[in-house]
Amino acid sequence: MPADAVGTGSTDQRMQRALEGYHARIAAEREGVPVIEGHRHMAIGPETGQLVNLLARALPRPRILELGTSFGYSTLWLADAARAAGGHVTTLELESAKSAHAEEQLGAAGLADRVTFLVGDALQILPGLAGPFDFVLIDHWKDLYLPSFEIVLPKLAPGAILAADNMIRGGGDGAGQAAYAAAVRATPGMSSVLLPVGTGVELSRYLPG
Ligand SMILES: C[S@@+](CC[C@H](N)C(=O)[O-])C[C@H]1O[C@@H](n2cnc3c(N)ncnc32)[C@H](O)[C@@H]1O
Repeated sequence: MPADAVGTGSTDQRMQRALEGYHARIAAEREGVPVIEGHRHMAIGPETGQLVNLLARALPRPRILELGTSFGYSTLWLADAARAAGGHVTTLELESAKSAHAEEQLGAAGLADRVTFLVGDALQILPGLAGPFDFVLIDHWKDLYLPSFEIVLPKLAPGAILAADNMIRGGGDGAGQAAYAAAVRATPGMSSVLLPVGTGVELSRYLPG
């Protein structure tokens, strides 16, 4: 889907410019021009970006958690929602060079104060995060979806929304995603549906009894 086929919901020009910059760099990357040698964006894309943006901005002062910052494309969509709704994003990335690039881009978009960038292994960092979280985007390595979910579940606020990416394609053999979907759907209080948006999003809402 072309990047201009979705609106952004944002009227902020720096957000628009940052988004255009990402789309240009991602297109160049496909032509063999990497931003950082050996690393790829693997970004959620404009449709899924729009989806998480509109969901997160509908929440009051959302405390947003992102697993898998990469170059910050999805972080930009989330941070724009955080600004609109008075919230904040905490984003986790294993690779420090990618996180640094993301921080630079979000700064240029005027969104630096909306994001806390954490570098390291999500499975090590997550137990130390207090939460609660109102919105979680899960988009790091697929075998980590389930163990991350198990750590995050007790930190979810009532009514929290989870969006997991690459649930239909784009993430290996699908075993990690299948294990995640099965666990989410078996969790009491969790409603969940697979959306054919982008590479597939498992969208879930947690309302414990
Ligand atoms: C699919 S990419 C994320 C794309 C990003 N959400 C976007 O849309 O722009 C997955 C990212 O997860 C990161 N990652 C992999 N294992 C991780 C871990 N254990 N903890 C934190 N991040 C991890 C990778 O380095 C990679 O940048």
